[in-house]
Order: sequence, then structure tokens, then C-alpha cells
Amino acid sequence: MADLYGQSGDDKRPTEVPAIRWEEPPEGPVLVLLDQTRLPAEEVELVCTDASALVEAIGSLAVRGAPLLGIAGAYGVALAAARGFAVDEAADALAGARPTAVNLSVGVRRARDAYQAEVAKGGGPEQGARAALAAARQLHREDAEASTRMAQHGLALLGELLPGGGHRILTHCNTGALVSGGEGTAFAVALAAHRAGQLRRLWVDETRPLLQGARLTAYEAARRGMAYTLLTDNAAGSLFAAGEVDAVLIGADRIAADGSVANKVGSYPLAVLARYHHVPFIVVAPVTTVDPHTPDGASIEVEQRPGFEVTEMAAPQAPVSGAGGGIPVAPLGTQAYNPAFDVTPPELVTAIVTEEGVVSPVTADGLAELCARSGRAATG
Ligand SMILES: CSC[C@H]1O[C@H](OP(=O)(O)O)[C@H](O)[C@@H]1O
Repeated sequence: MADLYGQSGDDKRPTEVPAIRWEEPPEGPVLVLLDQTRLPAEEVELVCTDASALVEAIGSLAVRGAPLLGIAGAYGVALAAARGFAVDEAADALAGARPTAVNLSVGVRRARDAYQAEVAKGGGPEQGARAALAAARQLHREDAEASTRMAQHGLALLGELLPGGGHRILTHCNTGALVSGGEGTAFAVALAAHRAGQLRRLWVDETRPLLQGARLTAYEAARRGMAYTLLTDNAAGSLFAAGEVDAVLIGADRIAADGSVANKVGSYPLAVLARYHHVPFIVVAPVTTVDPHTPDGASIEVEQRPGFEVTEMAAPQAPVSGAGGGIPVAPLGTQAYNPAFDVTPPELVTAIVTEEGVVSPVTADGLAELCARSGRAATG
């Protein structure tokens, strides 16, 4: 077999530009986003002055990833309030920007509730805006703390499942600092293994069609000096067949009450491969991604995205030719099926790792207990 263990990343420079930050220049508060559609070629920042700009950034995946969507949604409510826009209208637009990641609506609700509680107490719009900002900042901090704890729980689980270290981990999409207030979810576990000298290889699925793995996970792994190898999504099966995968680590966008996991499209086939090859399939997500109000996988709304993301390759310098302005890889007018996510049933998930601990096997009761431990009511 060809040399699988190619050159690992050698740039120890951590991602210097935060995925999101709130600033208060003289002309008024702004939300500054690292535009993830421009990575890895360019680190370009988007400055949002209102909720509609943020809704557009969420829809284009300039800002993305379940936990970060929650943080962005909360800051978006605070931004609308601070700039005197209609808060309820902004909150509804933000919560509806993408349907699958439950974190987005959770984050929006936390900031909106804080605003409304302050106003209900007799505070003016300014006090309401400050309360919304405080709620967004608290969520940001909580997510960073959750990331650290998930990494600890995940590393311990890898040690139990794979004694002896030298882990070869396959991951899908992007679950690092670019989706988090901290170092991410599944990627944070792989990073902890790297720091502990236990990561032999991070196999990075490119993750068609938007290439979050190739563009973003490789970008983060290189900057962390991790040993990583990029592969096409189609090549994952042959890696399992060659015995080159010790565990799969992925994130989640919504976990239903029964333990069904919605995550980037391509996750479900990996779960089937992992089961067939007796490889642990581990989901890493904060408790805010568990949705007790969605009973099962069939109840999860899976975002359907534009066909041009499949029929064209994004290339900023590409001549405008198809619907999306990229380089056509299919005849103009080709219809495409482009679900952003798929759903993995709980029986194919070895464990769900959260900041509150690990659920394995994955059961509704186990998840409910975890939510209760975090102080969130687990109702069916
Ligand atoms: C741990 S959140 C990252 C999660 O979000 C990604 O989706 P998208 O890039 O469309 O926001 C993907 O499902 C990742 O697992």
C-alpha cells in the first residue's frame, strides 16, 4: 500500500484569528467573524453591524458549526438590541437561518430571554441590550469550558477503548476551534491525544461538497502540528478495510432524545463502516446539542442546500458560469441532491462524549440523565 503517512503539519502557529469576537468601536458595536468560506487561502474578517448581515453569514457558512452558531446567534440578538433594531424580529430571523443545528435556536433564545427579562423588570432597551450581551458572553465562556472538558472525557475514553496509544483517528467535516468558543468538539479530543503523544495519525475526510475537512480541519491540524492526512470521502472505506482506522471521532448538529445523531452528510456511512469493521464510532458534542424536544432521528429537520454546491467547485476567480459562480463539474442545469446532514441511529454510535461525561451505550435514559446533570430538563 502506498505510503499513507505523509508529511504532517509542521506549523505550530495556532489559529491566530478568533472565529468570532464582539467589538465596540466608536461608531457602534459590531460582531467580527473569520469568514470560513475564504479559508484556507485567506484569513478575511466579516464585520456584521446588524442581524441581517449575520443571517447571511450563517446561510453562506462564513460562520458555521453547531456550537459557534449558538454563540453567534446570541451575539446577533445582542447586536440587534444594541443598535436599536427590533429584537424579536432579529431573533426569529437568526433562529431560522439554518434548521438542523439546535444550538442556534438555543443561543438565540438565551440572549432574547435575557433581553426580555431585563425589560420586564423595567429596564430600558440599553439595559436589555447589555443583558443580552452578558448572556452571549456567558454562553461563549461556557462553550470554551465545555470544549476543554469534552477533550478530557474523550481522551480518557480513547484510553479505555484503545489501550496503548498510537491512535489512528478518522474525522469528518470540521469540529475544531472554528466551530467553538474553545478548541472544538471531536477535533479537541484528537488535539488532546496529539498533545498526550497518543495520536499517530488524523485521517481527515475532505467532506464534499463544501470541503470543511480539506479547507478547515487540515488548516487547524497543520497549525497545531498534528500528523494528519487528507483523503477523499470515497477513500474512507478502503482505510477501514486496510485496518488503518482505530476510531472515528465526529461532531453533531442535533442529538435527538433517543440518541439519534444529525451530523454532516457522510457521517452515517462512516457509522456503518465502523460497525462492520468493529471500530468505535464516537460522537463529541456539548449538552447544548442534545435536544430533548426532538424525540427521534425522523423528527430532525435535515437542511437541504443549493444544488450548485454539488455541480460547481467554488473558485473565487472562476468565471461566472453556473448558478453559484464556481467552476462547473456537471452540465449546466444538472439537478443535484444536497442534504447538509444525515442521521445516524443510536445503535451505531459507540459513545456520545459531552462536557458532563460519556453516554455508552447510547440510550434515551442515559442522555436524559446527562441533561439533568447539566441542569437542563430532559423532556420527551
Ligand atoms: C461540532 S459542530 C460542527 C458540525 O457542524 C458542521 O456542519 P456545518 O459545517 O454545515 O455547520 C458539521 O456537521 C460538524 O460536525
